[in-house]
Amino acid sequence: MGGRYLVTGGAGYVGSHIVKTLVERGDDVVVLDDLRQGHRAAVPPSAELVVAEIGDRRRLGEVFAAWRFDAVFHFAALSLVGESMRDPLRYCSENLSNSLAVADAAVKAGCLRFVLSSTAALFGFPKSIPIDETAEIAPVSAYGESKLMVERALAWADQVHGLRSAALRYFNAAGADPSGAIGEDHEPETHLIPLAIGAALGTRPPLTVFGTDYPTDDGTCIRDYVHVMDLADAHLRVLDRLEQGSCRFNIGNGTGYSVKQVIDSVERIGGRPVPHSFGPRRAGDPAVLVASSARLREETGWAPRFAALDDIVRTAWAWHAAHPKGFGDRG
Ligand SMILES: NC(=O)c1ccc[n+]([C@@H]2O[C@H](COP(=O)([O-])OP(=O)(O)OC[C@H]3O[C@@H](n4cnc5c(N)ncnc54)[C@H](O)[C@@H]3O)[C@@H](O)[C@H]2O)c1
Ligand SMILES: O=c1ccn([C@@H]2O[C@H](COP(=O)(O)OP(=O)(O)O[C@H]3O[C@H](CO)[C@H](O)[C@H](O)[C@H]3O)[C@@H](O)[C@H]2O)c(=O)[nH]1
Repeated sequence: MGGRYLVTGGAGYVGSHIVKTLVERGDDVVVLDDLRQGHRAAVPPSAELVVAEIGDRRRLGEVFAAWRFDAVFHFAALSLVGESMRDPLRYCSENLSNSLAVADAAVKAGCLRFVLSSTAALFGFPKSIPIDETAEIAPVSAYGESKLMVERALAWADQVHGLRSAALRYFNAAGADPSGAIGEDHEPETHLIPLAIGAALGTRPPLTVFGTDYPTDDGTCIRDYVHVMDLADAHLRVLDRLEQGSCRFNIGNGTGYSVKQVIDSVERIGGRPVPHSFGPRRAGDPAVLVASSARLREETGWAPRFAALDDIVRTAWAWHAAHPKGFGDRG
């Protein structure tokens, strides 16, 4: 028999890929999303979509009372680094209080397994690469700080209430469901791969490369791009791992690619140029972020199916080329 799961933010980019994976293996899924960024069409018809704000404790209580969940996957959050530096108090307060509202409702309903979307932004400007779970936690954005506060609060919920949680620090989520059914559709879009593809397709303006004077081989920033379906697989494996207690994992491919290498990949896969220019650095961008996911591999047997950048970009290109207006639900 399948499980029954609550997915907050399940109409959004990463969440919708986990929802699809869950329903395809026969689980019952309830998505809680207010659609501020998410899309109704990203939620499969066999999942139940509750359109509500996750900070609404009364509504949360009703949802937990109506279904007995085996676990919660918590994706819904404010997640733009730049915006968090213009409005840090909102990021800290909303991300913390909303997450605690979900965790509190879970504890009250006796649902004691909780998977949190955390972030590489916890590590700020890392002292060494690759970044494993023992690396110093030192966020340099209010967004990163807000996720750290949630991780810390969840540790107390474990100690006092027995709420077992997994904090999954994703590096750069990228790519799309290979079936072509769902993909990334943010507005505003801030992520490199969809912006580069949009520039090549002519659906977005030319790309600006943020900084060419980083201490890297070609002067542009290096990131660790991890496919959303590999993230989905990690979430399922971590559910089983929670039987042994709370845990935290860094999730990436372990290989870094520069902004210029991403542009090259998009040009190779798309077969057309990515119009771009070179601009100044973006504030708060570390030169290099690459994960060590050795712990995740050892403890859960996880291994990425889409380890090569071209394979990740190919699925993203297919989605954007087939859906130039994304889900097509914006006014
Ligand atoms: N995309 C990445 O590269 C990345 C990297 C690290 C961590 N993360 C984390 O993963 C999670 C998902 O990221 P994403 O890129 O899929 O974001 P997204 O914006 O596509 O998805 C978030 C979803 O949550 C919903 N939502 C937000 N606030 C809500 C609220 N208060 N009430 C109800 N629904 C709400 C949005 O409508 C959206 O559908 C976030 O927590 C983010 O911080 C993402
Ligand atoms: O128009 C653009 C957009 C991005 N970049 C560069 O491309 C790289 C990747 O940028 P993204 O915005 O795609 O991703 P980030 O690495 O900034 O952000 C990711 O990692 C963060 C943690 O560091 C957060 O978790 C965030 O949610 C997640 O998307 C960076 O070097 C950035 O400077 C450009 O050159 N031009």
